[in-house]
Amino acid sequence: MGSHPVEVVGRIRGHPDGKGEQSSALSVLAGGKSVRLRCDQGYRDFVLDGVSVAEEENLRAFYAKYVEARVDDVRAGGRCTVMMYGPTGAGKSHTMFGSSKEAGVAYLALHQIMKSKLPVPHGNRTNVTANVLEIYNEEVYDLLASNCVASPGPKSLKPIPGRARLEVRGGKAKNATFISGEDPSKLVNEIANVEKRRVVKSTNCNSRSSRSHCMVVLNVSGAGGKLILVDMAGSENSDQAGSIGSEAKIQTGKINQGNGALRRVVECIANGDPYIPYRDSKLTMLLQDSFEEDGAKILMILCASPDGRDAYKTICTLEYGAKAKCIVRLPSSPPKDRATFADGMEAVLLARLRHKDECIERLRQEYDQKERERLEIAQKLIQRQEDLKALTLRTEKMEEEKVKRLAELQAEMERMMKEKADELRREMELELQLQVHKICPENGQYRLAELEKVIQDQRQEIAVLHLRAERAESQVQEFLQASSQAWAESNDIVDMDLSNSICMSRDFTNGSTADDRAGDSSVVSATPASADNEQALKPVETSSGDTGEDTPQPLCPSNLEKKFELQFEDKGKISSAEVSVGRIEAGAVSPVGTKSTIDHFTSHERVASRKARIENIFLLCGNHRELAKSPRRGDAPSWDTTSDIQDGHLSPFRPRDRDSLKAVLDSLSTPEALHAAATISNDNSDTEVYVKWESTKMAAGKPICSVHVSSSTSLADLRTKIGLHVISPSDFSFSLGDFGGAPIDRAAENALLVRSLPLHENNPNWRLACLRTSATSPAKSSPSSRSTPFKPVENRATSTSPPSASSNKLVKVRGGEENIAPVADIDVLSRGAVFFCKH
Ligand SMILES: Nc1ncnc2c1ncn2[C@@H]1O[C@H](COP(=O)(O)OP(=O)(O)OP(=O)(O)O)[C@@H](O)[C@H]1O
Repeated sequence: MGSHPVEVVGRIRGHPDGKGEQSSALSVLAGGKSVRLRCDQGYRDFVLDGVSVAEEENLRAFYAKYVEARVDDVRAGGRCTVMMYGPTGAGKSHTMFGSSKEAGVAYLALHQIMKSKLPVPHGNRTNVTANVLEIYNEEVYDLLASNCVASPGPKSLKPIPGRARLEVRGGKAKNATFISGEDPSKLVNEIANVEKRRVVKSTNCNSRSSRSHCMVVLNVSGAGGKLILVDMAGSENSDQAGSIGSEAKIQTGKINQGNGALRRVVECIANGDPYIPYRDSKLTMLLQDSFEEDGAKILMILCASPDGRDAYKTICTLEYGAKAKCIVRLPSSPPKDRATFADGMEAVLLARLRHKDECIERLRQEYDQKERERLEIAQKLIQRQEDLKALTLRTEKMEEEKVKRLAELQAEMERMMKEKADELRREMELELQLQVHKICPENGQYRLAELEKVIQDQRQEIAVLHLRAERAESQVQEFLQASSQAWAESNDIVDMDLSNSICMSRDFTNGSTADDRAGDSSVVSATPASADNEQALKPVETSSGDTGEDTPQPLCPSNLEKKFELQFEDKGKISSAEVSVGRIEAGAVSPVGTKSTIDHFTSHERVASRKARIENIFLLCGNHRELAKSPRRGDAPSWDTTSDIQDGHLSPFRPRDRDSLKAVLDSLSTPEALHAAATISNDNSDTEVYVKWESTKMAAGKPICSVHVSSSTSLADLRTKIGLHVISPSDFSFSLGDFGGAPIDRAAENALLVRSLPLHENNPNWRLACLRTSATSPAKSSPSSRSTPFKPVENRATSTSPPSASSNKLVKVRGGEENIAPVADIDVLSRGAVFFCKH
C-alpha cells in the first residue's frame, strides 16, 4: 500500500443466493485494482487501490494484504481510520468483526497491535485502551458502559435502555468508558461481547441488519498511535428494506443521514472545499480528527454484493470510493497565524493540482489502455472479417468443386450404367441365343445347310452361264467362219451377177412385179405368204433346174443359205460355209412418205426347226451381248438368272414377273423417286430408241428399227411414233428389258419416259424398246400377226404386197419424216444382201 492519505479497496462478498461467478455482476479486471460492474445498460469500470473477492481471499488474507501495513503505522504512533462502507447486507459487519469461523479486521488488528514483536518504546508489551461507541439515531452510546442510566434523548426516539449516551465535544465522546489491557484475547472477547449489544433489526435485505454505526477506538499507549475501526450502518431504501412504521423510517433516515454526511465530508475534502461539514452528523463529528490530523490515514473498505439486484447501490458505493480516492491530502487544522494559513492553503492547492495531474495522467493511461484495447479489437475484427472472407471464398470454391465433382460423378455413373446396360444386353442376347439353340439345336445346322444350298445354287448358275458363254462363243465362231466364207463366195456371185442385180434393181424401181422378177434366175423372189415356205424359200432355178446334192449348184445367195441351214442342221459337221442368205434388191426400200415398195427376200427352205436354229444364232449373239451388259439405273427390271434353256434353245433372261414392273412404278411413288424423275425429266437430250420384237426371235436378236426422240418423251408418245411405221399402236405393249420382261401397263406409259427403258449396247444415248404382242390384241389370235410385228409400211404406202408376205421378212425401214432410222445393216441392204450374222 502506498502512502496516500486515503486508500480505497473493494471487498466483494459471495453471492447471497450461492450462485457462481458467472452470475456475478462484479468482476475483477487485470491487475486486481479495477472492478467492472455489469448491468442491463452495460458495464462500468472503477479503479481502486485493490479489489478482493471473498470467495478467493479469506479475511486473514485480506487483512494481511490491505490492513496490516496500516496497523503497523498505528503501532508506531500513527493514526489510521478503517471504515466499512457499503449498502446493507454487503458484509460490512462480517468484514469488521468476522464470524464464528474466522476473525474480522478488528480482532486481527487488536492481535496485531498487542502481539507485536516489534520493539515498543516503553517496554515489551503494548498497552491498548479501547472505546466502543454506537451511533444510533444520531446519538452516541457507550457500549462498554454497564449499569448506566440513559440520558434523555430526543422526544421522537426512545433511548436505548441500559445504554449510556455520550456527548460529543471537540470531535470526541466525552466520558466514554474504556477498557485496557495487555492481553489481546481478553480485549477481543470484551469487544465481541459489547458488539452484540448493537441495535440490529431484521430487514428484507439482512436478517441482522445493523441499525447503528459502530466505532472501535484503539489507543496505543506509549507510541500514541490510534486506530479507529468504523462499521457503518448500511445505506438502504425504506421500501426496499421493508421499513414499516415511523420509527423504522426515522431509523432509516438517520442511518442515511450519517452516511450522507460522511459522503459530503469526503467530497468536500476531495474537492478542497474550505468548509467541511463535519457537524452534519455525529459520525463525521467523531471522525473529524481522522480527516484533519497530520499524518492520519484513512483506509476505506468498500463492501459490495455481486447480486445484480444491488447494482444501483453498488454503483453508489463505488462512486463514493472513487471520490474518496481523490482526497490527496487531508485538511489540517486551521493555522493559528495568517502566514501559516497561507502556506497551508498553498500546500493544499498544490496538492490539489498534483492530484488533478495524477487524475489526468490516470485518465490518460486509462484512455491509452482503452485505445489499445480498441485497436486490438479493431485488428481482431479486421482479422475476423478477412478470415470470414477467406472462409466464404473457400466455401464457394468448395461448393463449385462439389458441384463439378457431382457432375463428374453423375456423368461417370451414367457412363457406367450405360456400359453395364450394354453388357447386360449383350449377355441377355447371348443367353437368348443359347436358349434358342437349346430349344432348336438344329437351328444352326439348318442355317448352315441353307447357306450351302445358296452357294450350290450360285455355283450352278455360274456353271450354266459358263456353259452358255462357251456354247455361244463356239457358235459365234463357227458362224463367223461360215459367214466369212460365204461372204467371200457371195462376192464372187455379186461380181458375176452384178449386171443382173443392177437390172433387178432397175426393175424394182420401175415397178416390176414379182412374177416378172421370178424369171430372173439370180434373184430371190418374194413368196406369197400362203405359199409353202419350203418351196418359197428355194432359189429360182434358171437353167438346169437340178437341185440335187450331187449336182453342183451355182454360188448364189439361195445356195449359200441352204448350205448354212445344212450346217446348222448337222452340227459338228461344218466343213464349209454354207449360209442361207436373203437378198434385197438395192433400192427396194424407199423413204417413208413416198410411194415405195418394200422388198424382201425369201428362202427356199423354211422348216420350223431350221428357222429356230438360225434364230438361235441371233439370240445367242444377243444374249452374249446382254450378258456382257451390267444393269443400269432405269433399266428394265432385274433379270432372272435362273432361267435357262427354253424350247430347245438358250433363252434370254426373263424379268421375274409383273411385280418387277410394279416395283418400278411403286418406286416412283416416293418423294425421292419423283424428285429424281423430275431431275431426269429435265434432261431432254436426244435419244435413239432401238425397237425389237419379242416374239420374232430372229428379229429380237437385233433391232428392227430405231426412233429418234427426246429422252423425256413418254412411252405413250413413243408408242404412237412406232405405230406409224411398224404396227398399230394398240397391238403391242412395251416390255421392260430385252426379252421376257413384264409388259408395261398402258396406263403407266404416260408416266414412264423413254429414259426409263434399258440402255442399248451400253450407249447412254441409245435405248432399247422391246415390243410384245398385247394380250388383248386381235393380233394375238393371229399367228401371222404374232410372228410379224410390223405393220407393213406398204399398208400405209398402198403397197401391193400381201401382208402375209412380210410375215417372215426382216423389214428394214429407212428414216424419214418420223425419224425412223435404219438399222446397222442398211448398207448391206443397199447392196441387196443381208447377213443375219452381222451382229
Ligand atoms: N464474506 C462473507 N462471507 C460469508 N458470509 C458473509 C460475508 N459477508 C457477509 N456475510 C453474511 O451476510 C450477512 C450480512 O452481512 P453483514 O451483516 O455483515 O452485512 P452489513 O453490510 O453489515 O449489513 P447491515 O448494514 O445491514 O448491517 C451476514 O449473515 C453475514 O454472515
